Amino acid sequence: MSVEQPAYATGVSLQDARELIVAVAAEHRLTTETVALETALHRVLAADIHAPFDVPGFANSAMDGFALRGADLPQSGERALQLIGQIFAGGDNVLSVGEGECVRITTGAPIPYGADTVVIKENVRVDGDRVWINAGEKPGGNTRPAGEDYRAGDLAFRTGTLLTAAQLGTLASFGCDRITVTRRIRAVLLTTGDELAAAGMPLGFGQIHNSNRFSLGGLLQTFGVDLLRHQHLRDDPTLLRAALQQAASDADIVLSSGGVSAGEADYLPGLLAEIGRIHLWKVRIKPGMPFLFGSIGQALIFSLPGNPVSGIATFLSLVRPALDTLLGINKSARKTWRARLQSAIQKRHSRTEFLRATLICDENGTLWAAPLAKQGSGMLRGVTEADVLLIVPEDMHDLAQGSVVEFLPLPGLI
Ligand SMILES: Nc1nc2c(c(=O)[nH]1)N[C@H]1C(S)=C(S)[C@@H](COP(=O)(O)OP(=O)(O)OC[C@H]3O[C@@H](n4cnc5c(N)ncnc54)[C@H](O)[C@@H]3O)O[C@H]1N2
Ligand code: MOO
Repeated sequence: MSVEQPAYATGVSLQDARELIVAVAAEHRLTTETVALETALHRVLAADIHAPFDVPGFANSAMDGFALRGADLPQSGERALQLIGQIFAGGDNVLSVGEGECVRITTGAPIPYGADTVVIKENVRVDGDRVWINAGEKPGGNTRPAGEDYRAGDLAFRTGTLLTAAQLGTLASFGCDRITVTRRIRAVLLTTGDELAAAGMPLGFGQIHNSNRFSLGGLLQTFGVDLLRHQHLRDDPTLLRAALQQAASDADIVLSSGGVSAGEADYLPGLLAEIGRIHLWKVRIKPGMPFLFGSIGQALIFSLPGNPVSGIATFLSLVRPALDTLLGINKSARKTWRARLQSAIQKRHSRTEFLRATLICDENGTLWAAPLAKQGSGMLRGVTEADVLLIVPEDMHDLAQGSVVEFLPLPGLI
């Protein structure tokens, strides 16, 4: 008699779970759209961007002062140059500087013909139309050549770049007012559980407030996901089935919390198997072990364990890589972070553990991680007070003080 194997991965390592999730998400890459630059912050470029022209487009002054020929700078003592005019940033007067002459100039104004050097106004003495320059100035100083930032044709950004404020500025400097990006991920958040009351509602016996609605909804919003709606559901398989089906037809991803473990009212795995497909259930991590991943039609379903810290840890470690993949974010955009343990830790189990910790950078530039006392998966306080989740690998049990450990930054750290 053969023992039937489940048709999905189970009891896998964090690494294998991530790889599986990313592989499935890669089949669901989102389409693109063209948007106004004003709305492009934190969007993901869907095409390479090359500089359309030299930036800056013309040689200009880096300082307020006087433009002159470097050859006219005195080798010793001081020398008077003839002031023949002025050019301000945005001015359209075309000036030419000859031998022994100079032009008053402001920061950003085009360097006049013939000039190649700017001497700052603090370093000169102006006497009517004579400008006295001291020895010691650098020929070519205080100027910004055309193309010093980007040369026409330079590859400025690759497809998959997550656009930050500085990058939007660069795109604007190229004259781009519309850009092609991956469309936003649409999500529905479902929280489940008879014991939950909305914040603001009175609590009955055995009830707690629904905090995951805000911590998971907040994470979705932090990472730019378009949260279509949140719905809270009682532990009723009929209601859950209908809500899952509706959410899957409305959204690209469905995030649910609770009902994935071994309890009598944990309906999510059975329902997902019935109306969709389970790809993965249970990962060798703590907290978050009962994490469930599957799909219904085109939608990806992430069912996170109900414990508040488990939800946050599985979101950051397993859902976020899927979001990156759906959006086509460059792998290089995600850095690996490490710190040294401020105190020794011991781990008795063989799962990867996410430990809540604060970060301190000492005067030598060493980053230290101090694990917090409150590590229970139901204790939001630990994650609220932490900067990072330390990732303690499966096979490490005794870590001495000073050991180097990888971490996931919690939103708000950077
Ligand atoms: N016999 C077993 N029991 C449990 C196991 C197991 O393997 N065998 N796994 C434990 C682990 S680990 C976790 S994590 C939890 C996950 O359980 P569920 O995902 O089924 O979640 P629930 O039972 O619905 O809730 C767990 C816990 O979290 C609270 N919760 C749920 N939703 C919310 C919310 N929206 N806001 C705030 N708090 C919420 C809920 O009240 C429970 O206290 O199962 C263990 N049990
Ligand atoms: O996997 Mo659970 O999240 O340890 O409490």
